[in-house]
Amino acid sequence: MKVAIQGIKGSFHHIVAEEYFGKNIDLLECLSFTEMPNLLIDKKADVLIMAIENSIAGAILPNYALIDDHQLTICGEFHLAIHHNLMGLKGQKIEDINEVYSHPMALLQCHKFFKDYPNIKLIEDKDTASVAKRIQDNNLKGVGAIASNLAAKTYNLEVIAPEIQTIKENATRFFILTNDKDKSSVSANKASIKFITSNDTGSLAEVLSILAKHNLNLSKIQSMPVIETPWKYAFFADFIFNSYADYFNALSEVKEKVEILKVLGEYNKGKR
Ligand SMILES: O=C(O)C(=O)C[C@]1(C(=O)O)C=C[C@@H](O)C=C1
Repeated sequence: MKVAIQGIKGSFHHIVAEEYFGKNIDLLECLSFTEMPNLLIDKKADVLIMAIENSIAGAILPNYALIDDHQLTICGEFHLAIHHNLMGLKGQKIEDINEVYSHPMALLQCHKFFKDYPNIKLIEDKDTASVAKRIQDNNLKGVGAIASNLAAKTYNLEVIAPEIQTIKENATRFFILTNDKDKSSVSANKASIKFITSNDTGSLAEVLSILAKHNLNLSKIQSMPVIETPWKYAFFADFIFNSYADYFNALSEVKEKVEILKVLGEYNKGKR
């Protein structure tokens, strides 16, 4: 199984890859989300793991567009508790650190901690673990990384401050993606769709009431601009259902009410 992740070994995507697929996988490390879809298209990867939202920092909006534009299929989801640590070379103290590099989503999740250290410069980087690796490879004194315990262990760094995320219960939701249209799970109890309504009064409310009428439990709705038409929006909705028939009937009714309907995936809801 060739599994592509954003980041390198020790990143949070790596942790998800091993928890979801086990340790016996062929890991493909990517340093940006944008390069990931082509790995599926060129058949270099069987699946992608892609973060989609975090409980503190919110949705990673460009990833919705990547999934939609490349016709990827969501075949699973995973919720990971995210524990961020400030780390550096062995022996370094917080007073020694002048610069901290990390993934932009990780920096957003730890802003509060750094309010007490105004002299530390926060700088965006490709991913959490690659900073940890760079500090070790180049023996960088005065530089810190925000990353997982696994990254500290993998790159032999010392944790200077543990659990520095703004809220203790911090979690990120990841999608498992393929480009296989038939990858929907027969036992699916969750689905993700995209739809565009007309701009008439009540058109969104009408769609939502169809979902409710068929016992679908909406877990997330996200609006995204339709970039070809300024001020027009598409909606990306996730919902949970107990009966596939309910889901099927709801979708048939929604189809009659919207301009565009696309199923992004049917899968098993991840444990929280
Ligand atoms: O840099 C990493 O370690 C990642 O796996 C990326 C990422 C993200 O994209 O949100 C994953 C989980 C955390 O929310 C912080 C960063």
